[in-house]
Amino acid sequence: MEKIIECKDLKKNYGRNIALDGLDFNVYEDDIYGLVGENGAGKSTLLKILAGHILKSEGSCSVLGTNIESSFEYRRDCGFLIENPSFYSYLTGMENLKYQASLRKFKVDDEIIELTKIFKIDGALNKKVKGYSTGMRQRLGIVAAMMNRPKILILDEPINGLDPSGIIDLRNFLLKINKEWGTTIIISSHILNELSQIANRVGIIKKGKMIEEITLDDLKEKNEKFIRIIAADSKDVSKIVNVLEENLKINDYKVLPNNIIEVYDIVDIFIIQKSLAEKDIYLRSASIVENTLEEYYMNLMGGLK
Ligand SMILES: Nc1ncnc2c1ncn2[C@@H]1O[C@H](COP(=O)(O)OP(=O)(O)OP(=O)(O)O)[C@@H](O)[C@H]1O
Repeated sequence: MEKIIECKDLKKNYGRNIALDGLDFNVYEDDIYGLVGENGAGKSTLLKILAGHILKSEGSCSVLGTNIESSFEYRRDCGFLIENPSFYSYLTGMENLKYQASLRKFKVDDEIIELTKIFKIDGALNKKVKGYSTGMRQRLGIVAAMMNRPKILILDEPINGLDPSGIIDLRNFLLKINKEWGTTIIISSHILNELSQIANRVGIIKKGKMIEEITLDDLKEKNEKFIRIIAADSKDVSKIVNVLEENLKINDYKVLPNNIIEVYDIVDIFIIQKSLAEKDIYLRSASIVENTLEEYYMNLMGGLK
């Protein structure tokens, strides 16, 4: 798989404020790459550098084989939605689309009109943008970012302002263009579970550094299912541990605060429940837990603070 974005040791300072602190970032052709991180981690700064909105301070960055500061040509093959989409508010939605298309030397054609229908902004195309709601602007911004069938689509928090049906429309459409147009997508979000539904790779940024890049397949492997037992009473915890070890020969488990015991050995949950019931130990709950991206992220962020 070809690497189409490669940033090495990327640094960006805003005066004394360090936004990117030696960040490495790699995106491969056909990736749907999810970028996550806390407020102020540096996500928008990275995406703005890729879009050519701001310049890096140090390090190297290439997109589609071009050093991004040596030429802006690569931007023709990209679509961007970064922060609030900027439109001329006194022009209509359609006039804005036509203007943006003319800057990039193409015309608004049937395919673009179809996009406005998919993102349900077609009914407002003849209205001035100054009368649009945040969600309508966002929908128009998404259409504008996609209207040149980009090779790379970069979306910074695209679901901001979208209603639930808008989020579903976007998710389905991103999956479709990734397959059908071969568009590589980079999408930043705070909604980690949303990202885990579409991304094949996720990069976690903290304090301007990439602290982990994982594929969702890796994540599935790393985070096998486990059983979470919650004892009804703190006095039961040692009894439960005894049954796990002596009767069921389970060694891989952890006792956590709040009367929680996690069992990582592969064992049938009903056998655990039955063995405990036979010893008159009843539980508040016993459940199978599959780690989500959210849990993985919280562990990682918590662990590195
Ligand atoms: N124009 C600017 N001038 C000064 N500091 C800035 C500027 N833009 C961003 N920063 C700082 O750079 C750091 C990274 O900000 P950035 O917006 O890239 O983070 P982010 O991960 O996108 O955050 P969020 O999730 O809140 O959008 C923050 O400390 C922020 O305060």
